[in-house]
Amino acid sequence: MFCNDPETGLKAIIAIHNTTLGPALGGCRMRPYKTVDDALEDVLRLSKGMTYKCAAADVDFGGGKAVIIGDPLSDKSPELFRAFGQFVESLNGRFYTGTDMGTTPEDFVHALKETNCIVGVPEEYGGNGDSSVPTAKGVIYGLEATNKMIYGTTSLEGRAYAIQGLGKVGFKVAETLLEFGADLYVTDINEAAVNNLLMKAESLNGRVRAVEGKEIYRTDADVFVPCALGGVINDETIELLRVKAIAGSANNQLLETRHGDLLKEKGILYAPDYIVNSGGLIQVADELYTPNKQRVLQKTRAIYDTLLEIYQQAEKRNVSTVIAANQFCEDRIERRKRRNSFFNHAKPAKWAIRS
Ligand SMILES: NC(=O)C1=CN([C@@H]2O[C@H](COP(=O)(O)OP(=O)(O)OC[C@H]3O[C@@H](n4cnc5c(N)ncnc54)[C@H](O)[C@@H]3O)[C@@H](O)[C@H]2O)C=CC1
Ligand SMILES: O=C(O)CCC(=O)C(=O)O
Repeated sequence: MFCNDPETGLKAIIAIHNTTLGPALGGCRMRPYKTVDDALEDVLRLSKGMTYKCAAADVDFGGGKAVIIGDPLSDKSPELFRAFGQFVESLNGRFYTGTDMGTTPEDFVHALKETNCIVGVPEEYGGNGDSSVPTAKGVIYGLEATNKMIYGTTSLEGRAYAIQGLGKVGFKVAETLLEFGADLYVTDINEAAVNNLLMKAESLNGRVRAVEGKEIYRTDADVFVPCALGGVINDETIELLRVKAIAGSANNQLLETRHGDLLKEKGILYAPDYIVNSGGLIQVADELYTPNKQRVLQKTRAIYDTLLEIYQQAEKRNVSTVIAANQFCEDRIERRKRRNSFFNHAKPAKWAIRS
């Protein structure tokens, strides 16, 4: 759905990819896309990723996502987010949304005035709070599973991690890694974010080296942790990477599925993004029922087991971890499709979705 509101300057696209598992759920990204086609391509790819993420995390939602075309630093206003909320409301419960790159829980407090189909809102507004908190936790579980697979131990200490993007998720991941005694290489186009982390590192006695742009692909780190844009794993960067593994929060890290095979050939273990970064989804899905922090934590911890299972399946079948993960999710969706045609869900589930 293309959303245009000249009065507030809102230009947005909402994409619903698949609703086999339930109503579509996915965050809303704000970026100054150069063209509408760029925005369309991004939202379509992201919404497909959400279908797989929901299946992997075993939540009863389908894949959807939204993008707002605009600069998050200069184009935001309460009215713009209210207008966006009205478009979401017009979908009548088919699509639930919240934060992503470039948006914050506070932005969606405005949208919440127009629709109940908003998630990831602050606790004082009845939500579970910032979804980047469990996302970052999930990345840490993903890194532990990855280390277990490579080194036989979950320990994060004493290894080096190259983090791209120090935003809501990347910064929290960096802080936790420093607390665990890891070494970091970091980069962000936002200088303030890098400086904040350097200050944090000083207070924790941690070792952080800031690098610029493409240098992040060339470090001697053990693991590359992409926490900014998608498409960063491509022909050019695979040539540069010297890490043993890739595990981070960015959505759609691989430019194409075949890049999963290239990583396998090069001996780089790839943690499928939609498994590693599903902590936020788990929390916002939970928010739509009766929120329960213990349940969120438990399901986020399961990222460790799911990822190890995918690594093992990929090894057994001699396929890339992406192929193994996609198959795992497609099987789940297929199984549900068969049940859907049998039951028509005349009654809401016991833990009914917020109206
Ligand atoms: N927030 C969440 O809970 C979730 C986020 N993700 C994904 O994780 C990634 C990060 O999300 P957030 O931290 O929420 O976004 P954010 O907008 O808070 O942070 C992104 C950071 O990346 C930086 N950045 C942008 N382009 C860059 C580049 N070329 N090189 C280096 N840094 C660059 C930005 O300056 C910013 O500091 C995105 O791909 C998002 O889709 C996935 C699942 C959930
Ligand atoms: O984090 C959210 O608000 C929803 C989940 C999502 O959009 C994502 O995992 O990419």
